[in-house]
Amino acid sequence: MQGLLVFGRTGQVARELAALAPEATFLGRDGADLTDPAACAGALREARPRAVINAAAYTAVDRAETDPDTARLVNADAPTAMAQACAELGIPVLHISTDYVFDGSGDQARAEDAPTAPLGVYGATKLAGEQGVAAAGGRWAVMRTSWVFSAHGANFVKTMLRLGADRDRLTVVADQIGGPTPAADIAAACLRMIRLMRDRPDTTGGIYHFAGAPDASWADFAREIMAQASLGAQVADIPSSDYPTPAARPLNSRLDCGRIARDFGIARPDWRAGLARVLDQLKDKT
Ligand SMILES: NC(=O)C1=CN([C@@H]2O[C@H](COP(=O)(O)OP(=O)(O)OC[C@H]3O[C@@H](n4cnc5c(N)ncnc54)[C@H](OP(=O)(O)O)[C@@H]3O)[C@@H](O)[C@H]2O)C=CC1
Ligand SMILES: Cc1cn([C@H]2C[C@H](O)[C@@H](COP(=O)(O)OP(=O)(O)O[C@H]3O[C@@H](C)C(=O)[C@@H](O)[C@H]3O)O2)c(=O)[nH]c1=O
Ligand SMILES: [Mg+2]
Repeated sequence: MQGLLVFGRTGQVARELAALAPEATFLGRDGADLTDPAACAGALREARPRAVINAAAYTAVDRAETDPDTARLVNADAPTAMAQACAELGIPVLHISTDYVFDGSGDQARAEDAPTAPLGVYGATKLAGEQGVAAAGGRWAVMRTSWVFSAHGANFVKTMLRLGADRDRLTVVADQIGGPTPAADIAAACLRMIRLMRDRPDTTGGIYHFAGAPDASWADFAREIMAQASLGAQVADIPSSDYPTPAARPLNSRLDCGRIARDFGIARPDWRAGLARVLDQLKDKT
């Protein structure tokens, strides 16, 4: 896509964006450090883009608890500065956010306007980023997604493949339910949205939920990984209380993805098919 500027280059979603839209400009840490929001806005103005996607974030959920200042700069202040620069230039911005803006109560899928109540620093700073982007006064969309995986970077699939190769038995939380989402499908959905926003100024914006289907527990996800990768490790269900972490995770991460289907014709992808493609890619790598 011509005139597209992406913040992020090495992340899971950024790499899939690069695969689908190699002609776009990608800014890594060297081109725009998100701990310096003014520098991000400056780099954006200099690039003279026609549209912007922010795919960079501080995603280390537990580390954020003891590094909240950095997490806030990267997840809240930098996206806010980007959106303000986009508003000045009159160009649309698409920002990516997370299911961790919710507290995970109940057992129903949440719509975009459901009350937010993050449980930790990562979620709180991502929520502040959404609010800054929305308040910047330009044309914007926020895609909230969940449980991202790909052949690149650090993610649950790669962790499980590593552990599954070493052990006969894995214990994985079974009371957190959400939608695992292939990064490639996020990238495709983002490109579809930002292209429409660029070409049709009357395109609706706002917050959109996008997650893979069907909803599953992390333990279910792990079992599917073991099955598809032909690893023999047994996956035993445990409650979250048996897997203590510095940051609490939401138990109910189900996202109602109806709005993105209605406005953009984007359906929830089946994550099991996405997993098969990721395992193929990982095989080719070795
Ligand atoms: N991963 C997940 O499970 C989920 C992610 N999301 C959201 O999706 C989006 C994309 O996530 P994903 O692709 O998984 O992220 P990754 O963790 O794979 O990548 C994060 C990217 O952000 C970059 N980054 C971090 N800090 C800085 C900084 N100070 N300056 C410049 N770049 C920086 C990283 O660069 P470097 O490699 O140099 O560190 C990396 O390219 C994010 O907004 C995230 O919050 C939402 C739900 C789930
Ligand atoms: C490695 C391991 C993890 N777990 C649990 C911990 C956690 O609840 C769950 C997933 O582990 P992770 O470390 O991938 O979780 P986490 O890094 O919190 O994943 C989150 O990242 C951020 C960026 C998001 O935005 C979220 O949507 C979500 O994907 O599995 C086990 O139960 N057993 C294990 O052996
Ligand atoms: Mg993680």
